[in-house]
Amino acid sequence: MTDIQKGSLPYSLSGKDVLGAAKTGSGKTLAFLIPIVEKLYRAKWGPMDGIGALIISPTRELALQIFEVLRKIGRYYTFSAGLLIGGKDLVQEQERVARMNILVCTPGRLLQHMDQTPDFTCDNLQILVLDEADRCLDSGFEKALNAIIANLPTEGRQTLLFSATQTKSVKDLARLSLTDPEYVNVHEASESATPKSLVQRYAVIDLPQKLDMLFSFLKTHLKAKILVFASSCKQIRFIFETFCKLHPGIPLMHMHGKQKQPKRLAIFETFCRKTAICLFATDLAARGLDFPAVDWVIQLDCPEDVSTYIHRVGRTARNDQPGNALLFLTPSEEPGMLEALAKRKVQIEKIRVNPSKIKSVRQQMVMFCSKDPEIKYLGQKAFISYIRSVHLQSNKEIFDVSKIPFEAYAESMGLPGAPVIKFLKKSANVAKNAIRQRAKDVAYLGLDGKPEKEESSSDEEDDGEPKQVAKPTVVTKIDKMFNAKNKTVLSEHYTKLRAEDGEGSEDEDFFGIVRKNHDVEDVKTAIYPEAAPTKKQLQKAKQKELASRGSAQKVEFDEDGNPLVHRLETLEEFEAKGSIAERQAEHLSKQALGMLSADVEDKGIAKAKRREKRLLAKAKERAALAGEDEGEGVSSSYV
Ligand SMILES: Nc1ncnc2c1ncn2[C@@H]1O[C@H](COP(=O)(O)OP(=O)(O)OP(=O)(O)O)[C@@H](O)[C@H]1O
Repeated sequence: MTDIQKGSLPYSLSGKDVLGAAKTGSGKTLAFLIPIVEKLYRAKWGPMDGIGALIISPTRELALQIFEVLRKIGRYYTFSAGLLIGGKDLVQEQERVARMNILVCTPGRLLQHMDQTPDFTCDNLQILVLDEADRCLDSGFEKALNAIIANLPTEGRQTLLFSATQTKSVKDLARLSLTDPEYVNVHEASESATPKSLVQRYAVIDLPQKLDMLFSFLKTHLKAKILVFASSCKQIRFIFETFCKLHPGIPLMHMHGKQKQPKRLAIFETFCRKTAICLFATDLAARGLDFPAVDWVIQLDCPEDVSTYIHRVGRTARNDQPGNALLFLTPSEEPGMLEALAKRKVQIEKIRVNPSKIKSVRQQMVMFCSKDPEIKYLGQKAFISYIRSVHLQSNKEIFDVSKIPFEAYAESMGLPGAPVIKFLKKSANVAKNAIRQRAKDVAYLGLDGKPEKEESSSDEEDDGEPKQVAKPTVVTKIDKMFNAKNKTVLSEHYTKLRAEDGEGSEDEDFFGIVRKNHDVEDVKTAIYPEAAPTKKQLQKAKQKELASRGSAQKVEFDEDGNPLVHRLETLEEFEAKGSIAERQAEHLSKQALGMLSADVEDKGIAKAKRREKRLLAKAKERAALAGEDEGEGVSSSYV
């Protein structure tokens, strides 16, 4: 028996309410399943007694996993058990659910049955279990859980709450009407909140380098079983789609809440079976899932809190097996996150990333986005969802949107510039409007009774700044597009890429600093000659050099191999045609317009494809409805 089983079973088997806490992968599932089957067995529970035990889990995958363990241990009992999770046929479940003795369910689906299944009742309930109790009780499930609890008897019911990050909140416990519960925390005195066999490290890395770093990591761990967490479904999809195209040399899968249930389950099962594979997942896979032999848990994005960190890394090093965890932190996240981890006794070591080992995937990302509008669209969505996830985090000491290098991050994803973030604009507008309103109030009070004219709200919406002149102007869609920030994005983007390729300023800075540190004197003489030439002198020297090159020629060959010589313009001839600055600006705006129309075209294609997909899905749905009599079986079985 594991520590939590030894510690909690004496209480739970004697009918007491238990709050069980133990590290991830320490056998909590059996700690609540054993008392269930024992209690019902002792009570000689039969088919006519109805639902005797309810096990509530926050995710479908975890519910399925618990159900499978229940099936294994319940082989010698005669109870009936059912799995109630979303994504299955409700009607078929309704026919059988009233005959079940033990139900493993997600809160939403259970509530649906409580509301919609006429003969569904839990009046005889003996044991209620909340696995991942803190998650079940948090704000995400608050309404559903309150409604469920309202449908359960309080008298004679035993309640068991289990989690690696247990709640002790009096409010939560009061909601569940626990009676004098036993708090069993077997690892409370332990030096670390995570398993001993888990090696935890973190690397500080700028946001735009994360994908390069992840790709380089995968390339060097081709034989490992890896689980990568990111903060949103869209990010997971974008990373999965682009990394598949990059062919890192390890099988890739992805799992998130927007996938259909059968697909999610198939992925879950495949990931369990394989030994060398990488699964990109949202926090859907963070809690409770017992994937066997995961070698690495990578947290690409900082977890929202330490509990999430503990559950994510808990997918490896389970049941005393070895495991590794690597957390990517941006420089602004580092201090706050480290402090929070230290407070919760999480021991983590900093590692330095060797820049020479990082392979850049930026060029490929640009190529994927420019060739495939769907990838670009997905990238833009992923970008926005990442910014939103940071924006919505409550811990502002760790998560600060203003520290995000928007353009550089978008570039790293291959996007032609950072997409416009409406919600940031909105909240900035709210703040600005508040300031403006206050200023207006003050001005109003200070003036001699003349009421000020209201600013039009459409102006505020436009760019968040008050308009200087109230002159009515007609702004066409083309004007708006032309004024949009993205209009020069691609040219900016390529300019930057070119700068990196050539005498890149990054390299110069990098080497400059290193040399300065080693030998300041040398650097001074090398970089700054005694009298630096003036701008005029430099211009003259450049003109002289160009003149000395003579007129340039370009040679091409026709089909018979005869040379065709084209003479290129000299600088004077070129300048004679008009101001270089003006012509440059003209060229740039032409390019920008070209990009804009390409972008509009891309969007049109993406929209058409989405529509086509929707229609296809609808057609499939209709076809499925037509032949429904072959529908899926209810996920229930007799144990
Ligand atoms: N008594 C036991 N002896 C040997 N192995 C056990 C025992 N109890 C549980 N295990 C194994 O330990 C592994 C982890 O168990 P389980 O999934 O219950 O952990 P957990 O504490 O619920 O983890 P988490 O906090 O991540 O949900 C499982 O593979 C399970 O089969």
